[in-house]
Amino acid sequence: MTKIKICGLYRPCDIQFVNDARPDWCGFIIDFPKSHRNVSPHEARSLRTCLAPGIIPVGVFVDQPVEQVCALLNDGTISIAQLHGHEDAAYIAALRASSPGHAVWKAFKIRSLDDLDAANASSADLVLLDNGYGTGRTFDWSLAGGVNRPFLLAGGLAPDNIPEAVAALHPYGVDISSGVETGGQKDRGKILAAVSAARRNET
Ligand SMILES: O=C(O)c1ccccc1N[C@@H]1O[C@H](COP(=O)(O)O)[C@@H](O)[C@H]1O
Repeated sequence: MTKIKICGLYRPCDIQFVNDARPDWCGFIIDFPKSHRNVSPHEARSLRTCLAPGIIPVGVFVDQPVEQVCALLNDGTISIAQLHGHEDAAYIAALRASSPGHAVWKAFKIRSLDDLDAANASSADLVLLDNGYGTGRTFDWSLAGGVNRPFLLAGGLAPDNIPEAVAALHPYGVDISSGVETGGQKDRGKILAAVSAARRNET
């Protein structure tokens, strides 16, 4: 069964959209002002309280201090930390020590087989193979043939290419942001279509 994460929620209506579509996870881009999806920890906490039971909140971070990520894990704002920066094995170990019981995901920009080797060797609980930071573009999926562990596929996914991606790469889950937006804002119809497309491939 292919799991699905809808990422980059920042408006109260985005929460309503995922409550209607019921993905497995939803994501908040926390304290990364370069993103138009950026939310503060306070905003993430407030949005998270309206989330339907069963949708697991994920915090997406780029090189944030361990203490800040731990605080959000430990106060229940998020259940999982997804790391998109230069966080290394020591960072992940520190996060685990301060927030036991919470999964840590690490994203890798896949531009070469070396990037894939790094993903295979990561100490994270789950790795995410991506093209960048919410770029809306796919990477060269042929590079993912050498992945030797469960992974989330991200980067440029949308309702219409999820079936092809799942059939070709058999990811543990898919992670989508730009592909369920219209004009930079989450689109309820596209979110419903993406969740349905991922689950259509259930085996
Ligand atoms: O979405 C962002 O703005 C973002 C910012 C910083 C780190 C990660 C970000 N997004 C992640 O990008 C992938 C896929 O995005 P897309 O579907 O290609 O738009 C997803 O993991 C998001 O969490």
